[in-house]
Amino acid sequence: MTTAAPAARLTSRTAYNTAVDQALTASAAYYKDGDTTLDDASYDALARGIAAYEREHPDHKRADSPTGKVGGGTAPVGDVAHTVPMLSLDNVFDVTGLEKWGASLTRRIGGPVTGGYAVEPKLDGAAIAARYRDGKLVQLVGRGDGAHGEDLSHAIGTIVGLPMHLPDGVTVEIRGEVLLSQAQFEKANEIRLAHKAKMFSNPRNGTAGTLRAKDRPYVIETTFFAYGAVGLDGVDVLSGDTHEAVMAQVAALGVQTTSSTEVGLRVCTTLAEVQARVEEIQKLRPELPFGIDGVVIKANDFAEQKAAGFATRHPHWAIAYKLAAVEAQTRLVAVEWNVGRTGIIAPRAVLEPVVVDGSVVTYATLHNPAFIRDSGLKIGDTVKVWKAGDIIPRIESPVIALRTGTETDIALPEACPKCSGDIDKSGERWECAGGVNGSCGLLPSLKYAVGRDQLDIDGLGVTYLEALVEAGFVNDTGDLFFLTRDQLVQATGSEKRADSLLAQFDKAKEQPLNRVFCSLGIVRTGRTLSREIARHFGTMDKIRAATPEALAEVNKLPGANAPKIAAHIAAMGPVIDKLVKAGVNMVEPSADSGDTTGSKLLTGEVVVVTGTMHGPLAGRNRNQMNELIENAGGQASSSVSKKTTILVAGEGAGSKLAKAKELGTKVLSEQEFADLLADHFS
Ligand SMILES: NC(=O)c1ccc[n+]([C@@H]2O[C@H](COP(=O)([O-])OP(=O)(O)OC[C@H]3O[C@@H](n4cnc5c(N)ncnc54)[C@H](O)[C@@H]3O)[C@@H](O)[C@H]2O)c1
Ligand SMILES: [Zn+2]
Repeated sequence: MTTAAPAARLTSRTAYNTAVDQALTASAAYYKDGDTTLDDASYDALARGIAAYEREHPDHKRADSPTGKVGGGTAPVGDVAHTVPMLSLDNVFDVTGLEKWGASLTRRIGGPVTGGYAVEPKLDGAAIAARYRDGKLVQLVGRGDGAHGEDLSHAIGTIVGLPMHLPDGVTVEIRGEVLLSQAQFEKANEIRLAHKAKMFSNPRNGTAGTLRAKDRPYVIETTFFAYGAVGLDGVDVLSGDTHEAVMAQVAALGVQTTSSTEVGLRVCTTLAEVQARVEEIQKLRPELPFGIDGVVIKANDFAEQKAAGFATRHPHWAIAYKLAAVEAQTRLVAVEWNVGRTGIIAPRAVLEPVVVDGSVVTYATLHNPAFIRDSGLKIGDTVKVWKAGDIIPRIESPVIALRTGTETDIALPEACPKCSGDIDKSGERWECAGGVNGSCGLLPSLKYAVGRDQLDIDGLGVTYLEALVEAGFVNDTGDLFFLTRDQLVQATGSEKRADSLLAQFDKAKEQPLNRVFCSLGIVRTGRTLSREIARHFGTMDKIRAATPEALAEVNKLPGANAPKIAAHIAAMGPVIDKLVKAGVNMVEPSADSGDTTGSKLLTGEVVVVTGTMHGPLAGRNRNQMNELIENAGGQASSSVSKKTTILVAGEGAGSKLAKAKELGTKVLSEQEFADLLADHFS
């Protein structure tokens, strides 16, 4: 199945002492926040070397040696006493190890195992004890040193699978693993990215940090699976003579167990069956929505468990059958920068090939420039790589201790690697800012341009756009208006569709300036700001002539963004020229310019629209309604406040209508509003 890395060979007392120091440092970091310098295989090899040395030289054994201790004696220990010790598990790595364990078990219980072996996944997270008193979840306790653990009760309410209440007011302690599922891990990193917090390098590390964190400004959800239960306060509600029976009761109480998954508890009669089940679980592993690092095998019968007994660090009646590590160490050879379809410029690590989780890994994601900066990664570094299932391989952290001094800094790109245009570096993810050639992210920009709130070209979906781009017919939005019928037939495969699109393009030429401008996808502008800009300047010529200072005067436009916007408008010159040549409208009908009489119907009104539009306004989405309001001189807003002067209530109006009534705001039905604005739409 997997082979254990050979034990580190320690040939002197000095080597032994160094090894113990290394193991203690790594282990302390591992349990604190997962940020250790060793991968698990290296740690285990070191630990085995230490144990071997101590067997040969018992008198050299240090009191702080990690051998024989839960969590190597380094896990954070709190002051909550465990009712029954929470122990580690001894490991085997192959069928030979399994059989050896089976033989020792038989010896200890004085005969063959008759109650069978319970086989469960070894969940890769952190162990906790969840205490329920009178049916209420009152305390969470970490494993600690096995005898005492940290109080982790602050995490109550953030763990899926661990209900706040149990039926019938039972008092019981449920034990199990807290972990981040693959989806929770991705979500957690999105949240961390948004909060400028360091990304978790893998789900297990994320779990340790998350459980212990107390005052984060955000909540990260985790998952719990129970794998045991014990009595509490002298009460023992669990009846049954086997692990299987108790787990069935735990599940019946509403606590999540692995029985809800494909790899849930299975009782096997023979070790051969156990081995077959281990292989089955190994096969299922890549598709599981959470990480496992092995399979746990337990004597199912409690009487047999009792007869087998405990060592200081682990029970004799259970064993962890380790699966191949999903983490490995290798070297960072180079960093490539790729421009994705959406214009995002993402760094990718080129690695010395290494086998992780059964496949060769040569590339890993480096997420974004901030990750590179925060991790302090250099070319030539030894790095830990993590991969599980279908997840893109990730670089965890550089192993600083293995630096030789020849490592070099990673150069960040100055210009877009694809079009040499500017890079928008304002976000965590860098983006191609378009540049004069603007070919990066062409498809998404076309898709945006033809969207309902921009040029509104119905029926021109991504598939056809892709075909048009692929055929070389379209290189920017302007080209759309010069497409011939033949080209459209070729790209869409239908004469009817081609004709309908030609009609759509003609219609789009009549769109007001605000939509035409919006279709350019200028950085830092969206629908609302496009309307403001169009209204402020009135014509495309005036927009193009506007200095950053002039742009900064536009309502709602943050002054700091003005230079970027001006630069991007200038860069889009060739596209705008094409649109002009095609006869696309470049004037805003409702522009402010020159019109200072303020004679428009909604001048001075702050209007909120809620519910769905029917009657004459049917089918208009919120953006289109806002457009209408602004064209009539009003100000569109999304929430009802004291400033609101009119609420337009469509079908299904709810809380906003209630609030408006409460504030005494004027409420108009859709029909009334339509009548009022009769001149403003056709
Ligand atoms: N990389 C490092 O620096 C470093 C340092 C220390 C330890 N480690 C790793 O940690 C491991 C040993 O640590 P450990 O004692 O925390 O864990 P362990 O491997 O001894 O396993 C015991 C734990 O397994 C968990 N578990 C998951 N599923 C279970 C199930 N179905 N039934 C019972 N228990 C289940 C429980 O949390 C339990 O506490 C080693 O594999 C080692 O590689 C790594
Ligand atoms: Zn580019």
